[in-house]
Amino acid sequence: MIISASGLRKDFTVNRKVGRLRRERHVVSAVDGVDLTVREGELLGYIGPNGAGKSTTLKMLTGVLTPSAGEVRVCGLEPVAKRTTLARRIGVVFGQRSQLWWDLPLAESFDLLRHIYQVPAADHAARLARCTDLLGLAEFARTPVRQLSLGQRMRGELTAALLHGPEVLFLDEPTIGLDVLSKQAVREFLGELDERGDTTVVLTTHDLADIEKLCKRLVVIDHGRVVHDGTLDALHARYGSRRTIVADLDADWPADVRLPGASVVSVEGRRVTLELNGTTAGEVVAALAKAVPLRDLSVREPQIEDVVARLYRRD
Ligand SMILES: Nc1ncnc2c1ncn2[C@@H]1O[C@H](COP(=O)(O)OP(=O)(O)OP(=O)(O)O)[C@@H](O)[C@H]1O
Repeated sequence: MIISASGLRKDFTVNRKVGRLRRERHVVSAVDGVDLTVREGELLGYIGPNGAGKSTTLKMLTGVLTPSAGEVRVCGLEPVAKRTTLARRIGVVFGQRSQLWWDLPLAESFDLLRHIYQVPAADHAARLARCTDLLGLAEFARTPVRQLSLGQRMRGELTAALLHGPEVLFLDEPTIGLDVLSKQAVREFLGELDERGDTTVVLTTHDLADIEKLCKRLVVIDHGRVVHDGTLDALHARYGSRRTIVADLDADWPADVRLPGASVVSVEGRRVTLELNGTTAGEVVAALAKAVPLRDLSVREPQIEDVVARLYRRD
């Protein structure tokens, strides 16, 4: 396992105002006993509502924050104690913090990083060429970083994080605030990185398309605890996401119809929405067609929006 954490905790002590003058010390358990293992080459989506503890976990995995308790190893190293050694083996993109030089063109930032990490010239050139190609960097490589759009800067940040050939890449909200095209470019790039399988990626995101397109495995955290670890399909199954059929009828819905394996979710005019309870769409459609004349019909797959909304509402 390239990442392993057990019983990982982080408590913050904060002073809260009580009444007008008094302050009380209060402990916030940002991460409350997380167990996590990530295999080499895996792309893991680490998701959860605001304040769930995602960034705090990432900070402990990258050696920025010292855990209050628990064991953690990344690339076999204890992140805080071996922070400098680990920095050569991981790449980090945290939305708020930049590793680029504000006044320098992107290309010069990349060159400086090559010297800092002492990357052999040929390796650097090959990695840079790949990122330039896949992330479309050429058109703004000579532009000072401060003049880049958020989407261009994020593409630069991703490149900067990968130029030293890290084994693990930590990404905290890499698509937040990006325009549609930049989001797509970043997503496709990460998809390609995942396919190559030589970099382990831990990705926190609130973007449902990121989750759906990229994350085969999802770890969901809430109130500092892991509440789900598995595939998106498993998440759908657990939260009872079902396929639905939306049918437009040529007659009013006869209220007494019983369809085995489906239940009526709503009837709006002559449009009826049915939820499938483990039966096939074919069986339900056949029964429906017998009961009432059909004009049009569509089958809707379980939507990630629904399951995540349900999960975040803690249904
Ligand atoms: N330095 C700090 N001092 C005190 N409390 C903190 C500190 N950092 C984080 N917290 C608290 O810890 C909890 C978890 O925060 P964290 O930033 O890890 O959540 P998150 O899942 O990354 O949220 P978001 O999706 O909003 O970025 C929150 O209640 C937050 O207020």
